[in-house]
Amino acid sequence: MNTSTLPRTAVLNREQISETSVTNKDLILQVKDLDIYYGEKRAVNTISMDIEKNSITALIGPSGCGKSTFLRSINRMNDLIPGAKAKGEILYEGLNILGDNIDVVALRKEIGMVFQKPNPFPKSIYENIAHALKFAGIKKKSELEVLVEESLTKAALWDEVKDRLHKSALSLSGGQQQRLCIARTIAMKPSLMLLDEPSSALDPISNAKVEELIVELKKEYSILIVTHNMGQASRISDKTAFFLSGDLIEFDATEKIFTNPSVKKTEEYISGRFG
Ligand SMILES: Nc1ncnc2c1ncn2[C@@H]1O[C@H](COP(=O)(O)OP(=O)(O)OP(=O)(O)O)[C@@H](O)[C@H]1O
Repeated sequence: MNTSTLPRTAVLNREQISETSVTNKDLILQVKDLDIYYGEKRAVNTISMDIEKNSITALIGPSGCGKSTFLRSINRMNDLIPGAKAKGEILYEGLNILGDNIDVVALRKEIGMVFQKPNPFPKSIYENIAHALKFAGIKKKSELEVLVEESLTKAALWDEVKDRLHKSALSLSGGQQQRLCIARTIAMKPSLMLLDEPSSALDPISNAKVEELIVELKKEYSILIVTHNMGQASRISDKTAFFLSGDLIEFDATEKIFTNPSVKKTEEYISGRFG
């Protein structure tokens, strides 16, 4: 379907979920034998992992190991890269989102993404959130106002911006801009949030606020976060996945990974011996 003809309130068609594909209702994602290629080069090598609902999963590993490539495959952002292709299955609540008939606009509403560098639109704080809601078909001013406030509150930003909603989003600090981007994602009512180094460009105080927010968001959403910050992974995540050269080397409870990893390479990486 051409995106311009999509109904504004696009939702994923769950009729494509086969009875056998949902094996565990506690899982938001089941990744099965996933390979990701850029042209002939394989960047992610046959990985499988299950992601639980209402959990935070940290993806760690040295630069170029495939963390972001994997993260971007989950809401089909790699479709935008010429030559990128994925093989295997990513079951999102049982639906294989790598299938041909997936409405990627609807998918990206349910699986939202926040990037390393805050990227608010050059519009007002209010419009940054209202714009996406209007695009999703919500037109009534009173309804928009409620949803904007709700999203900003959930992103722990409302108190800081409620008196300047119509000022430019670009007048906010980096940390506030990042929380605005998180609020914009929340407004779409996602089930899963993909965070690609969301606080690496922030000062320590803003970083702490974003970390606090991520832990709070876990009550409502499942979160996958790429981070180079071992302290951050150990502070906020429930599970940690260690990637190396496109392979998933170890995936386990964060406490286990950071105190008693099963694989020597994991131990060497988290203790800073390479990467
Ligand atoms: N658009 C692209 N085209 C071709 N190759 C790419 C592209 N993006 C990433 N790659 C390659 O895929 C591999 C994995 O890259 P990726 O960005 O996923 O790693 P990463 O672990 O997220 O790294 P970093 O921590 O530096 O962000 C690397 O070898 C990289 O050069």
